[in-house]
Amino acid sequence: MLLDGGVRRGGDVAKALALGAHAVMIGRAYLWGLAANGQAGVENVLDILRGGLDSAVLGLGHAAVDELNPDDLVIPDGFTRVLGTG
Ligand SMILES: Cc1cc2nc3c(=O)[nH]c(=O)nc-3n(C[C@H](O)[C@H](O)[C@H](O)COP(=O)(O)O)c2cc1C
Repeated sequence: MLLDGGVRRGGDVAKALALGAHAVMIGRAYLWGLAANGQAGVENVLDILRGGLDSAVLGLGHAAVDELNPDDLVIPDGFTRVLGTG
């Protein structure tokens, strides 16, 4: 299962993985890096996303990304968690 759309920071990646996504896709984030500084800009964006993901994983008390799980998230009242399949 992939999540696409609205991934702007590493915490967004962490939330998607905690909800069961196998991976996320990015569109605008890498394009902004590309426009700003070519390949190095794209690599910088990926480094920033990875750093934010690592911080989220460690901040939640996990040792690795695959330990993220739905209990890491607070789902506000009125919101329903919808998980796809496949
Ligand atoms: C400039 C640009 C071109 C895109 N071209 C395509 C495309 O050809 N086919 C497609 O399925 N999605 C395309 N998308 C959509 C992205 O794959 C992605 O679904 C969308 O940008 C949402 O992710 P984001 O919030 O990370 O930008 C494009 C997005 C952008 C910004």
